[in-house]
Amino acid sequence: MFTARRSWNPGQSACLPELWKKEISLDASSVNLLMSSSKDRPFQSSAFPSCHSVTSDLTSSSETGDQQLLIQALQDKVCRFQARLHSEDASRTLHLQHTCQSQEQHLHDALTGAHHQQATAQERESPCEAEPSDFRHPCLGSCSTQVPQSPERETAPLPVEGHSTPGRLRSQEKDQETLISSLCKQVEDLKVKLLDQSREVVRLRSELGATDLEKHLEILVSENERLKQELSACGVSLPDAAVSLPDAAVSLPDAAVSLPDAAVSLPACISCPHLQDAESLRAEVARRDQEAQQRERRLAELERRLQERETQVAQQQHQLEEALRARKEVQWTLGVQLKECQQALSKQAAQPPQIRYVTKTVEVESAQAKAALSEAQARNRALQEQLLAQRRLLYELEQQLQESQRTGSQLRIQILAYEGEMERAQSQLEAELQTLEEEKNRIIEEAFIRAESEMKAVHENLAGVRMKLLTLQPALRTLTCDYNCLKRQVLDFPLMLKKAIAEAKTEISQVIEEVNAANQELLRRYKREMNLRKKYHNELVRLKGNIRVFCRVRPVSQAELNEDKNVVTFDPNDDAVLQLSNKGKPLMFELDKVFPPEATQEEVFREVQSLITSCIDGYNVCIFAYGQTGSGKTYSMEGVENNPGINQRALRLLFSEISEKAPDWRFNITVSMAEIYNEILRNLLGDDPSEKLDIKICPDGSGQLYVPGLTEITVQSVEDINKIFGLGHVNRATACTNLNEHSSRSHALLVVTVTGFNTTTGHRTAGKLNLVDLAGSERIAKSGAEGSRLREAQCINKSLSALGDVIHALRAKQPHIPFRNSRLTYLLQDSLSGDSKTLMLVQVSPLDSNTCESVCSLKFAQRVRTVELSAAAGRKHTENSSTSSSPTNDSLELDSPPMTPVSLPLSRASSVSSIISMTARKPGSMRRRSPSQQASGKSKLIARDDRVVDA
Ligand SMILES: Nc1ncnc2c1ncn2[C@@H]1O[C@H](COP(=O)(O)OP(=O)(O)OP(=O)(O)O)[C@@H](O)[C@H]1O
Repeated sequence: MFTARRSWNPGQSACLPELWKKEISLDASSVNLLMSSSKDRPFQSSAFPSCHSVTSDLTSSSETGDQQLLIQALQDKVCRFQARLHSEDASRTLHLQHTCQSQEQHLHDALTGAHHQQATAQERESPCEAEPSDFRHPCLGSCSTQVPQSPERETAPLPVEGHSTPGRLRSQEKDQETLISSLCKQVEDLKVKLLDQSREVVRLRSELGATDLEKHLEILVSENERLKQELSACGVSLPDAAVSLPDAAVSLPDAAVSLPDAAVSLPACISCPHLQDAESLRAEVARRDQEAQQRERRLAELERRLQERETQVAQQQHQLEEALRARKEVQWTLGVQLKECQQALSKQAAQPPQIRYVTKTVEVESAQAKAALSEAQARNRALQEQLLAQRRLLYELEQQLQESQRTGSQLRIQILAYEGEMERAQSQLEAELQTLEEEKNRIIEEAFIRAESEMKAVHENLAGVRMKLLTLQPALRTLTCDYNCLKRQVLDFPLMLKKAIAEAKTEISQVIEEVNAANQELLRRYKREMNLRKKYHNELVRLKGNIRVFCRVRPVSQAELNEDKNVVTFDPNDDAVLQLSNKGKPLMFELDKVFPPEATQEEVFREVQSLITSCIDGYNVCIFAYGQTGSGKTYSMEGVENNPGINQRALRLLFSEISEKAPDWRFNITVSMAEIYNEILRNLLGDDPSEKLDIKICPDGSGQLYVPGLTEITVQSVEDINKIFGLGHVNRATACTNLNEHSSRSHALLVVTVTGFNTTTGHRTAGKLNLVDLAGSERIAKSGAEGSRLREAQCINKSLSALGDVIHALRAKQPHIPFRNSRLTYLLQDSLSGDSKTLMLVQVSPLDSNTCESVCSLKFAQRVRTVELSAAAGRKHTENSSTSSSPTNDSLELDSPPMTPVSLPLSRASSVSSIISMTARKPGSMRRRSPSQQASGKSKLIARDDRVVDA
């Protein structure tokens, strides 16, 4: 510090400013050293040897005491300034980055150098300190006041030293400015480095490949769009290919160049492995997209961290700039103060004579000096406190600097790690890009090869098509000619068609007329044939006899076989002859047909069925079963359940014939059942079987007969017939007390009306089939009947004889036919007259006990057989007006069937809507009633007009 150490006499020594100039050469380093040493020692300790030496010197002279005090104050001031400068330098240094550390070290070296200089100065001052001195600092009390008396040594070097101290300060200031400028330079370098880092980060970002990958994707997408446009321009309608191509095109940007040509053959590629390639490429692109997204996320994370680091660096840079600015201000202030101090020191040095005076003043005003000293000490303590605070601040700033350095090192490590990671990612990306590029090239090559092959195939196809076109051109010309010809024909076609239609219409109308004429002729012939058939059939029937008489001999039962003998024999060569032994006298009867006992129901009906056919043709037919009681009338007419008789078989035959004629004919069959008992006519199908019915003439003046209240029911099937038969039997049983007796004494009539309409000819027919189970013909004398039985027998005989009379009158062609003699003949008037057919089935018992009745019955039959009904009498045709207008009608009319006076049940038949509900009586009370009839009689029948419905 002190450049020279010496003892000097105040009286002979140089003035204080000169001394100050020579002896005191303080810089920041020396002050710092002083301040650091003063921490452990008080002001008067050995840590201030210079002060001690000065005060020692001052004690030797009273004049130099003031100067020493002044120097001490100035030194304190300088020390304070130096310490402040040092502390502020340290605080600024703490804000520097790790890059400033070397400069700090440099600064520290500089300070150390200064300290070294101060130490050298102290060594130069040490002889003065080592010499015994009487001077003592006032604060020390016992310090020596003796000042060495060697003015030569004291004054000689002082001017030199006094001039060197400001220069040293200036050099230090220059060093500091240089240091500051170097620091600024380093800061600038740091800025540049920071910019380089930013650029490096940007470059690394770009090297990470995210943007390149995006660009690559954009390129691929644009290529895809271009491919699609080219495909659409090719005009190939490829819905399926359009679905798969967009994805495939992503990885085929270069292949798209050759695809437009290959697109011609794309239809063949729709179902080829391209689809699989496209699928795999699509999956690959999706995988790449995912990887790119992951890398983008990583890149975003790195960017975020980088931004954080940049923010921290910017903050530290800002703090550094502020510290530099404050340092400059402090340096400027310090420089100003130093200048002031130098000026003051120079002024002091320039006034040497005042030293003695000051010494004196110090001696005189020792009390004031003491006060000033105490004040200086107080100020010294305050400064020490400030120094402590500054040191603490310095320590904190050093901690912050270390923390910042650690953070900076961590940041550098992280940046290095990030850089390494980015390099790895970049290398991975590059490798993947390389792989992708290779794969792309491979796919492009494959696609190119495929496209080439397909192009080749297309060219071949095209060549084939051209060849075909060349060969087809003549055919095309021919076809064009044909087309033109056809076009002309088509143009002419409407006229031709119209003409052809007109001609066809004319021809058709002619043909229709011809066909109509032919039809008319055919119809005429058909009618004629039909009439001829009817005529011949009728002629056949007539040849057989309009009144035919059959005889059927019932078999002998086992019981009768033992009791009585058989008196009836047959001619094996003639089935129309029956021989009867009457009291040993043989009688022979010749009839139309004789059925022996063994004749079946079917055989009997086979002989009858021609009459049934006549009924369908429009003739009236009467079939009578005549004979004594128990001779088998009911058996032949009704039959038994398993072996039906003529009634049911006739109706079945009617249905069969009708069904055969169904295409041309519509038939309607109605059935009525009546009973004549004691000349009383009853309706067996009505609501009230006991009601008596009358036979009346139609009020229309036609002379027809009808029976008001007689129920007429339409039947359509055999089941209907069975139901009606059951109903009739039930009603018949209801009307009497003893059915067996009653049935033997009454006539049972089944009237079947058959009306037909020929839909082709319009011909109408109406025939009536009367199936009559007559009452038993018995001799009154034999039976010995009386009372009611006598009356019954009389009625029966009367009606039977009336029947014989009617037939006889008809045979004799008498003008008066006694139809009204009995209810039976009156009722059957229409069916017996005219061209009607009558069959009398005479039932005969073969027993000897019945011989008399058998002979009577056979005589009656033989008489009836001789009757010939007039063919012309009362004959009327039933043809309608249209058929009668036929050209051949006149000739045919003679052969037409007779008019059928359908007159029987009208009033009741048309009004039958009531429900017929009858309950069967005890089956045991019904004699000769078949089980089926009894069973059917239990059912309820509902007759509504012309329908039979099972309720
Ligand atoms: N051809 C035949 N074959 C078998 N049995 C017969 C034949 N003819 C009649 N019979 C039987 O004779 C008996 C009397 O017959 P059926 O009742 O038909 O006589 P009928 O003349 O109707 O008597 P009635 O006048 O009292 O009604 C019946 O038991 C019947 O079964």
